[in-house]
Amino acid sequence: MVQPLLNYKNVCKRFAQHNVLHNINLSLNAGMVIGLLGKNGAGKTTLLRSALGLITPEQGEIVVFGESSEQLSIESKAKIGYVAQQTFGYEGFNIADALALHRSFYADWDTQLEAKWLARFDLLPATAINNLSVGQRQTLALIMAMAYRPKLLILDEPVASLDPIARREFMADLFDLALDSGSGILFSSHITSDIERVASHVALLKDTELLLFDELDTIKDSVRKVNFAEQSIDLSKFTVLNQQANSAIIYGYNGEQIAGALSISPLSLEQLFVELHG
Ligand SMILES: Nc1ncnc2c1ncn2[C@@H]1O[C@H](COP(=O)(O)OP(=O)(O)OP(=O)(O)O)[C@@H](O)[C@H]1O
Repeated sequence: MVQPLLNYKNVCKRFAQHNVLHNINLSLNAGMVIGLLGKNGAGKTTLLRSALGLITPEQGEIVVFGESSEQLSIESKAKIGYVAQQTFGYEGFNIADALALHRSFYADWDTQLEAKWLARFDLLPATAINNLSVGQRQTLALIMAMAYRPKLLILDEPVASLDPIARREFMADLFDLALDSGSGILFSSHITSDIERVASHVALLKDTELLLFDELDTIKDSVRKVNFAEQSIDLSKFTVLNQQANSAIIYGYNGEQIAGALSISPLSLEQLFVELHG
């Protein structure tokens, strides 16, 4: 059996009396790109930081490259790329000096990739970090996390401050990187169109639980909104993600007729998110 790069097993986390994550099970294998969705405060950052050993779960375990996230070896840490929601550091440096320092920690740093991305995103090596815009800082942080081709890339809303063109380019690169070098990526985003464009899998956090975790195509094929007139409709053969008086969001649909349904409609990821939080 293939060993996952990252494996959450029955993970529970709370802050004071406030449950944030409950019984989370999630596996990331090489070649997978998981887009993590959830409302503000749903626990996405908590989930991502837990994988790095920065947050300790109350229950369950997180295994990264076969090791506990709380006791990661230096070798394993060197194979992880992480971009936090708020970057950055390196104040007082210019881009070239910041990259030189960062590069010195990684034996596998790809200088060609670095040069290509600096040029593509118009980042000049002599520019002071203090003078970079928020989006430019985010771009540099992504270059720093990706140029050593980490096997596991963990990104917390990595492209939220980038313009649509930069976002598209980075997202395409993320995808290529994962496929080419057998890496796996777990990234959070509120931009559902980005997730639809690049993710192989979607994980959706709601009310402390992982409500949905599956291949993006499977979710598109088997999630439906069913409208009906009477409450007695039988949806027991499906997983009901959300039920209202005259409609339900079901998972596990396979093209069959549903007695009593007035309509059965597919949903985009954004529509699904809105329906589940309506
Ligand atoms: N160190 C902490 N101490 C106490 N509560 C915390 C701590 N970190 C996070 N929380 C709480 O845990 C919950 C989840 O926070 P988290 O940052 O993981 O959410 P998120 O899904 O990343 O949100 P957003 O989309 O706004 O970035 C929130 O209610 C937050 O207030």
